[in-house]
Amino acid sequence: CGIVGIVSTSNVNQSLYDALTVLQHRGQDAAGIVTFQDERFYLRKDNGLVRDVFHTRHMRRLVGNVGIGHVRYPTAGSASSAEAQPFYVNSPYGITLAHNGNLTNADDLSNDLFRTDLRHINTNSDSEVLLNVFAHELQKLGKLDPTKDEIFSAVGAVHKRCRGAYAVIAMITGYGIVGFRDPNGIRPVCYGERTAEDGRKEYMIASESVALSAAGYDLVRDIAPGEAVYIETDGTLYTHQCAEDPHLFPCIFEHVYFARPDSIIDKVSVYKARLRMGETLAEKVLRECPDHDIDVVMPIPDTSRTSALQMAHRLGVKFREGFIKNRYIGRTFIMPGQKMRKKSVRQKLNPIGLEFRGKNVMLVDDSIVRGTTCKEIVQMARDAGARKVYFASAAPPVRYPNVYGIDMPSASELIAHDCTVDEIREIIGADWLLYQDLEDLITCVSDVNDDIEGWECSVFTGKYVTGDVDAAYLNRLEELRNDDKRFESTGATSSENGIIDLY
Ligand SMILES: O=S(=O)(O)CCN1CCN(CCS(=O)(=O)O)CC1
Repeated sequence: CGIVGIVSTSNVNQSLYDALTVLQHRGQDAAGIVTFQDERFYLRKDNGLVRDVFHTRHMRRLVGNVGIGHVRYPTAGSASSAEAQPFYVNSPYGITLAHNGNLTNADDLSNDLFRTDLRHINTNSDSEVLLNVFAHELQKLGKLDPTKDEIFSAVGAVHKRCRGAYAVIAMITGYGIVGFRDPNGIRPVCYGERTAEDGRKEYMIASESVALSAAGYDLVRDIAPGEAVYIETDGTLYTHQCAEDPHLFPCIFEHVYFARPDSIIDKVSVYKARLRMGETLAEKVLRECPDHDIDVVMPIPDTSRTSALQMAHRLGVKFREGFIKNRYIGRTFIMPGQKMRKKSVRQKLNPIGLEFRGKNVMLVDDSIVRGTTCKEIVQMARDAGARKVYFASAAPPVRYPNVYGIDMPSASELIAHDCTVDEIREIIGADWLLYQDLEDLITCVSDVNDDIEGWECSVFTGKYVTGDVDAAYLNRLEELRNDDKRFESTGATSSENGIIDLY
């Protein structure tokens, strides 16, 4: 998911819309914007892409110089529009919240909230739980006019109670916005500033730096793990470290394919990381097979293009765009149901025959998750006349589910969960399968920022940095996903109020 928040000296609706459009790659399932003016706030959210959710009539209603926005894609929760964000609670003050990440103790928190506070959580979304914990902790302080001290105290309490990954922007109606990041800094969030004509400062908080530059804000810096940035309506900005024991363990998968290449996350250029991933892949080829017979290196559009280019350069072989992508088909890996996914690969990619005929082609993708689209693509290359089809993954084998907010299938659906590399090669039908080594991937994103203590790479290692993800949690996740799969197969949809209607 993608989050954005702005405190400006003029209407923010258009800037929020533009920023969400730039963050659309972080979620295509739903979008929402909320702004406030005087004591009232205005909310528009629904399923769909940014350009589909907001029409002129909606934009006209989103008045005010302060606002937040969110783009969502389905993680564990259901895909109903009830889970679109920002979420809202009326007490205290009227708070709306946008969250990227996932809480690993949402169920316990939800029960606590009902028992201690009679707060009813109406969706399966951990973001609604997070909002109610924040609201509860703020309410406990009982101040009529909250200052930065109350805000920072409530964030500190959130750090104590909420476990998992979260990059959050909350808007306190009439007062301002606060952005904060989990104590491990797993999900990215940064902030920028610009000076209005009248000389006053304006601020934007966003998941990726690319959203700032698109709106004319200069990147100031990333929000540190555990830190909160509070910006009042008059543009006064406060920051505070709210966690007891913060460490910077950013999610390495942002660099694999999740973030945009033109973003800088925790001072690491995503683009440069991907170039280096191509470099280390090429070095592995030269190490393992110095007399390789690769004729041409081809990316599987889009994210692996950068790595493939550098890999070809380092190997001294041709780089060719052998596959052309139809940019108007949604991404395949998050569409529901296996059949849909298979169909859309053929719709989405088309080979240019002359680049394949009689050639030994090395196809490069950013990662192999299910193996379904890779298998299709290898077959397409053969049908197009390739002599040999080699396959390289710019990421190591994805063996474990992600619990920190990157949409991954359950362990049983991960092709590398219990297969050797050669078994995977067999399944996808390639003549050679090459994976990035984890040490190399880490090298590609390191030695830029000394504050980074390590990387959250549980999908590759099965080690979860928050230390509370055990087999029981993963099994429950598996069941939950299997339930979702069951819904998909019967065509049932969990509607807003949870009543199952078969269509
Ligand atoms: O960001 S982009 O949309 O450009 C590419 C995203 N990337 C493409 C490759 N898949 C794995 C295919 S499969 O292994 O699951 O078949 C992970 C996601």
